[in-house]
Amino acid sequence: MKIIADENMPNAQRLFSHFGDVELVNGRSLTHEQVKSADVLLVRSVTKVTRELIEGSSVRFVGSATIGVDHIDLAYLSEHNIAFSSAPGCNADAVTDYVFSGLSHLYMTKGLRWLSKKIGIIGYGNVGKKVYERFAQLGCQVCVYDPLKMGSDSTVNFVSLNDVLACDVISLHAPLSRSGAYPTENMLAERELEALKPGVAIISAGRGGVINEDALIKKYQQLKGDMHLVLDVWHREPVINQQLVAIVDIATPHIAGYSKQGREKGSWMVYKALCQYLKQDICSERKQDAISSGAISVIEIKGEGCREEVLARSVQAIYDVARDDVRLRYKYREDKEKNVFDWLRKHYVERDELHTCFIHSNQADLSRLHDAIGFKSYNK
Ligand SMILES: NC(=O)c1ccc[n+]([C@@H]2O[C@H](COP(=O)([O-])OP(=O)(O)OC[C@H]3O[C@@H](n4cnc5c(N)ncnc54)[C@H](O)[C@@H]3O)[C@@H](O)[C@H]2O)c1
Ligand SMILES: O=C(O)[C@H](O)[C@H](O)COP(=O)(O)O
Repeated sequence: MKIIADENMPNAQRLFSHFGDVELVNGRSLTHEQVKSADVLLVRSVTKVTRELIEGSSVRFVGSATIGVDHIDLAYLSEHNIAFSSAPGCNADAVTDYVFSGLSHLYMTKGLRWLSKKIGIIGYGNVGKKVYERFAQLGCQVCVYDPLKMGSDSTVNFVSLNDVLACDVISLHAPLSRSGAYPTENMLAERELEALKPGVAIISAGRGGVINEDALIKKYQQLKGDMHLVLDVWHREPVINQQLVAIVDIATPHIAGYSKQGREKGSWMVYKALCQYLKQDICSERKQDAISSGAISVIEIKGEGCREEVLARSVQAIYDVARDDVRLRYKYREDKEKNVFDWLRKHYVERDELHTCFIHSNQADLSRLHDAIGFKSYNK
């Protein structure tokens, strides 16, 4: 069996080589020629799995080690009886950590007291739900817009899009879609952004095409820069709008989901799906090696300062989103000719998820706060 796998898929050789020959490839530039003799194709979000790529090939199974599936022509795969599996929720913790690291940065640099703000979320799927729950457990006033889930759970504060757009902090977690009753492409354009108020913080870690970048720049200018922006995803990746980069607080190269554990979980979920497709037993011993523990196991915390500061210190000890922003700005300045965006993603400096670390404190309220934001904690 021939397996083509994206070179950025962690553990690909280790997990898949007993099925057959694994060839690692650059997913962004993958061609039909490379794919045509493969039986199994394992991709990430940068490979457009279209008719052009796989028609006439021997591919019978496509796996994507990602949450998003907007790069896959699902209708084509199903019409041609090609099995497909993605990795729903694999990096939901990573993206949620990214959101709180972004807010921690806004507190540490600009004093944003986000815990007392009104929080609005767009999309209540695997990511949006986690983000919502962490805010709710932190005691924040939080609401969510998801027209497809509206009313599905009476304990959740579902609201209209306008209500979310009137919030102080807005976190975007909708998929990119071009059809259906509620397509998201360009869903936040000039008219919708009108509703934003001065001082709003926007965190965009879903897909780039959901927010109209020109309209966002215009709104920023209208508000005379009184806006906080944390952007991980961009309209024309891997090319990014440098005018936008120049005005945002945090610019990162689509790495919100790039925790070590999140990327490993993606590979593991696709491995399990392929075992199922091939009717082979899942080798659960492999899982122990497949998902790493964190590099820092315990943080001892005294808890001086306001709650945002206490949280920022511990969140940033595990993941400070500013490091990815600094790296991006530095690389774009130094290497203008190269594909900096993909280089940064390929050479990503590993980070762990918050839950891999215990918080040790002698104050019960600090433990609760840290549990709520995603750590594990225990009292002395
Ligand atoms: N930046 C990253 O690294 C990164 C990592 C993971 C996921 N993502 C993106 O985030 C998206 C969300 O992830 P997820 O795991 O929560 O996906 P999911 O499929 O579990 O949930 C998506 C949710 O969005 C809702 N939705 C659909 N159309 C909507 C609309 N018009 N308005 C509001 N909500 C709408 C759906 O009903 C669903 O509840 C993914 O599709 C992916 O594109 C980005
Ligand atoms: O949809 C996802 O899971 C994320 O966007 C994913 O982390 C993107 O990473 P990529 O597949 O491009 O390496």
